[in-house]
Amino acid sequence: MKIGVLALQGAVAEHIRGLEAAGAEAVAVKRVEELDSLDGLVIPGGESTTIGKLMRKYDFIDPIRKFSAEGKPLFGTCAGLIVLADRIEGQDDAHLELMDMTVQRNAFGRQRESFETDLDIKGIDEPIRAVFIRAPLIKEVGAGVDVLSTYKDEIVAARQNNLLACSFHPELTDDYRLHAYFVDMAREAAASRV
Ligand SMILES: NC(=O)CC[C@H](N)C(=O)O
Repeated sequence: MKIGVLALQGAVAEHIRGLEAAGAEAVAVKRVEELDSLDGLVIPGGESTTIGKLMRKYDFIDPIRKFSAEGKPLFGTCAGLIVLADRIEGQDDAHLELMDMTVQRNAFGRQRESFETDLDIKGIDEPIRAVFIRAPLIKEVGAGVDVLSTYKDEIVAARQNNLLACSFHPELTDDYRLHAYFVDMAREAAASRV
């Protein structure tokens, strides 16, 4: 599987390492044309406003929507989760508007801007160490969205068909099971395309 990491801003190299550890070929994506050869795309953490602005500037919005409409998987982590969402609390405009959920940015407040915890994730056997950095929460999801993980009763990971999103940074630990989960999604999607 060849998986791209959207390389406009944010934690790109770490995701590439994670995807390679999970057995995929991983590439940094800077140009729209590069989407064509991919089986999946990661939108990394960083600053969602900046990533969204650069996606508009370099005309990524419609091509990524088309990529998703073809059933190819997208994985948004932290800021990338915000970029995938249909609705962002307190903002009139969202970015890709692909995933039926409302997100709250910087949801943990000053005291707990960054922290780590062990999370149970549906579809993954043992808990995963999750690193949260100025992380968003998923406040509400539509009927087609499967909640994969919660932290203190708030949603921190979810899936809607070919779309996967988490509030934390799976690329910042050396446990790459969530990347492997995503590579499996890409493999299944590729199998159903032929
Ligand atoms: N680590 C992150 O990706 C932080 C996300 C950032 N706080 C935002 O709102 O976009």
